[in-house]
Amino acid sequence: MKSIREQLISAAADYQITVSPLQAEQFQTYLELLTEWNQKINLTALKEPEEIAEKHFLDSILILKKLEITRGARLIDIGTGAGFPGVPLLLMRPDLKLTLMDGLNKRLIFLEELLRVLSLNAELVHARAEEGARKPEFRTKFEFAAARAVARLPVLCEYCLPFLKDGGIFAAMKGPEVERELESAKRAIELLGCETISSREYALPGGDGRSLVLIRRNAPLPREYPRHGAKIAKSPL
Ligand SMILES: C[S@@+](CC[C@H](N)C(=O)[O-])C[C@H]1O[C@@H](n2cnc3c(N)ncnc32)[C@H](O)[C@@H]1O
Repeated sequence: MKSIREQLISAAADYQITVSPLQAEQFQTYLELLTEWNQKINLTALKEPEEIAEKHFLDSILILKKLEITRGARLIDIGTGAGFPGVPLLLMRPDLKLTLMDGLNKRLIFLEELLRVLSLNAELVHARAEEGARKPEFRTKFEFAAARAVARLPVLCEYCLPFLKDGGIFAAMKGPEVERELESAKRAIELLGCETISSREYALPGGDGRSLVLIRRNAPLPREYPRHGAKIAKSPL
């Protein structure tokens, strides 16, 4: 049987992504720490190392095939949980200026330890997205934003699009058949000063379907967004 390192290197190669032996070693360390901490705090429902390698690590780095992220760009991962997709992206692209944001502090305590063990640098922010995006240091300050498994698109857009600077791109990582969800987010995307630039479906090696929706800022962010959390949930744009 292949080790997790070999599995990741060869699965990524099938998508024309090169994972070096050193990076594979770092993913192995990530896996071990995640598994250890998952016994104390709820970080992931996935238990099998092979599943974690495919559905967390590989899934996260596949963004790199679909989106050209400029060197040294500032990227925010909103609702990062145990670090997905942000930390795998940083392992592959240490040049990125990464911000990891989550509303749950215990996940950030795990991430702090993870970054220390992996000798990586990232900014950790304990905040709900809709509150973080009201702060001047985060509002319209990022070239890239990404989120996976956080909310449905109309709500997710109000959480994430306010972080984008002019021309910035949000990568929404979604499950299969995203078209209807995207249709329901059309109004939100427009009101938030953005436009959809692409929506692509693909599959993980085990067959699970995924979609990546890319949304870009092409107009200023109106002052009234994002609204308060309760309002966003009660009446999505
Ligand atoms: C299902 S987990 C997904 C975590 C990770 N992105 C992944 O794909 O494995 C959802 C995460 O989003 C966070 N979250 C949900 N709503 C949020 C909000 N409005 N602002 C910040 N974090 C939020 C939760 O605390 C949780 O850690």
